[in-house]
Amino acid sequence: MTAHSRLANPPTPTVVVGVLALQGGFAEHINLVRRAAAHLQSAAHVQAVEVRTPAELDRCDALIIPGGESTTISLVAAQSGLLEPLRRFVKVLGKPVWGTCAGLILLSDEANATKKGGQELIGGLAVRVHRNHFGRQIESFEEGLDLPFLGDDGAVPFPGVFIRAPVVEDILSPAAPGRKGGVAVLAKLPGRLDKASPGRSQASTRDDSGDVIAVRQGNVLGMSFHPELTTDPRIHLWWLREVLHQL
Ligand SMILES: NC(=O)CC[C@H](N)C(=O)O
Repeated sequence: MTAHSRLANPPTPTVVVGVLALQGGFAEHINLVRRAAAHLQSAAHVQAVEVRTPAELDRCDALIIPGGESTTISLVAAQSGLLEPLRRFVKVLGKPVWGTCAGLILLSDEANATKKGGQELIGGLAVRVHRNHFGRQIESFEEGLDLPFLGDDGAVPFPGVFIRAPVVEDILSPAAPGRKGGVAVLAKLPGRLDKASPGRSQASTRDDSGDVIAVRQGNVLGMSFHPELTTDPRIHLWWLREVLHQL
């Protein structure tokens, strides 16, 4: 018997959810994690913390990488000595990680470079993303999304905010029956005509059912849009429940 199990009221376990706070929408994610945690019917206490150093990352049970500018986040992560610890967190320790927009780009194994050289990625999702797929900042849009993974909570469309958003243009290792560890498509954005800019690659995962905008591979989740720029906590709540299951 452990010391804890002899106690009448064992201490509430604390789950530390880090948000990479180098650039972009980290404060917004922290707010939504806190709001979503208040809806959790779980004995666990969720603590949302900003992560800027390897020591802060070490404390985390799970991590969110926010939207922003993936090149900047990658550069600052490299300067902060965080790139290798982040890769270890995702790929060796296998802790739950969720990237939104720029975060999805950083968690992808490949990104088509818009400029020569591109940026250093963290990786973990066996996909290639196409950056800025829908065009420039002024071509940002909001669209109601059907997100089947939300189950009953998804009956009302989710406000999908797309700002210079990437799409998953190729799945390098698809999930298949009887095959472990592949990439599952969680959501698509239907009905958008390809706004091809000259020279960009064609999205090979795109078919009549739309562009791939949410994927998952084991502990790693990536989304093209910005749930953190809404007041809707449904995806954060769903993810926190998934995190608690995985721990
Ligand atoms: N809103 C965003 O996160 C945009 C991401 C941006 N396209 C990038 O390459 O980083």
